[in-house]
Amino acid sequence: MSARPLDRLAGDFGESWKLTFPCTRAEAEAIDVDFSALAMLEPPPVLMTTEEVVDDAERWRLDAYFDSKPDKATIAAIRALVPSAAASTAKAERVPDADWVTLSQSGLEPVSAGRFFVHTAEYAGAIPPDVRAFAIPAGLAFGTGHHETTTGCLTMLDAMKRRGARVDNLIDLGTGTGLLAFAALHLWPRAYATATDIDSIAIDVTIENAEANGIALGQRQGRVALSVADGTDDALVQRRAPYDLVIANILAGPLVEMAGDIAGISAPGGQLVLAGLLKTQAEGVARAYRRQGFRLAERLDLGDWAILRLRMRR
Ligand SMILES: C[S@@+](CC[C@H](N)C(=O)[O-])C[C@H]1O[C@@H](n2cnc3c(N)ncnc32)[C@H](O)[C@@H]1O
Repeated sequence: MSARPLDRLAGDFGESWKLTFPCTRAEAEAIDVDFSALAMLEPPPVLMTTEEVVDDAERWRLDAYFDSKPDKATIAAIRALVPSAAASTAKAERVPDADWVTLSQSGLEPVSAGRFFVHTAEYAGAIPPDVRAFAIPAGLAFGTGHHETTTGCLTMLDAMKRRGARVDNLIDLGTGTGLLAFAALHLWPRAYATATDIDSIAIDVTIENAEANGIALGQRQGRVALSVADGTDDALVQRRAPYDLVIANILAGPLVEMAGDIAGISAPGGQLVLAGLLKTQAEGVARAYRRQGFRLAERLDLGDWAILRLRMRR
C-alpha cells in the first residue's frame, strides 16, 4: 500500500476526526493537483491523503481529517466532489489527536530537481553544494516540489536555462507556494515575475515564502508582483504583458480553455511551460496551443504526468 500525503495542510492540535471514501485513481490524481475544491469544505480538512488499495490498481481511498466533527453537509459536499464516493456510506470516526503540521512535514524528504533543492522549514540536514535551496513548508498551498508536476516544471526550467534561454519578464499562473516563480527568478537574475493564483490563500502563502527565501516582493522595487486572479483576466497580468515565459501548472481542462488567453499575453518567440496534465492528455493540450501559434519544443514525462514546453512562432 502506498500512501501519498497531499502537500496541502492546515490547522494544528486538537480533536481529530476522519472520513474515509473510496475514489478512483483519476479522482485521486485530480485531488492531488487541485486541492482548492476540498479546501472549501466547512470545516476544511486539516489533512487529506489519497492511498492506493493494493489489491486493485484502480481502487483508491481518500482520507480526510478534520479538527472538529464534520457534519452531514460536509459529508454530502465530499460526495458531490468525488463522484465515486456518492454511493458510499461514511461516518465520521474519532482518531487520536495529532500535530498535523509535524506529522505531515516529518514525512517530507527534501526534493532535488535540476539545480534546485526544496526542503521543509524544519529541515535540519545538509544542503548539497551548488544548489539553490528553497524552504517551502507544506501548508495551505500546493507546491512543495513533491508532486511530479512541480518537479517536472523545475527540471524543465533548469534545462531551458542550460540551453541558453533568455527571460526578462515571466508569469507563473497558479503559483501555489510561489516556488516556480522563485526558481525562475534564480535562473534569470535580471527578470521580473508576476505570480497569480485564483486562491487568495496561495497568494498569502507566496508572500510568506518569498520573505522566508529572501525574494523581494512588490511591483516597483521587488522582483515578484502578486495578484489574486482567475487566469489572465486581471489588470496586473494584462499590464505587465507580453511575457517571454508563461509557467502554468494547472489542470489540462483549464489549460485548454485558457489557450487563447495565454497566447494573448505571450511575446512573439515566447515560451510556455505547461503542467498539470496526464500523459494521456498531453497531445490534446499541445493541439490546443498549436492552434494558437505555438509549436511543441519539448516534452518531459514523469510518472503519469507530462510537462510541455512550447514556443510561440515569431
Ligand atoms: C497544481 S497547483 C500548482 C502550484 C505550483 N505552481 C506548482 O507547480 O507546484 C495549481 C494552482 O493553480 C491555481 N489555479 C487553479 N485554477 C486557476 C486559475 N483559473 N487561475 C489561476 N490559478 C488557478 C490553484 O489554486 C493552485 O494553487
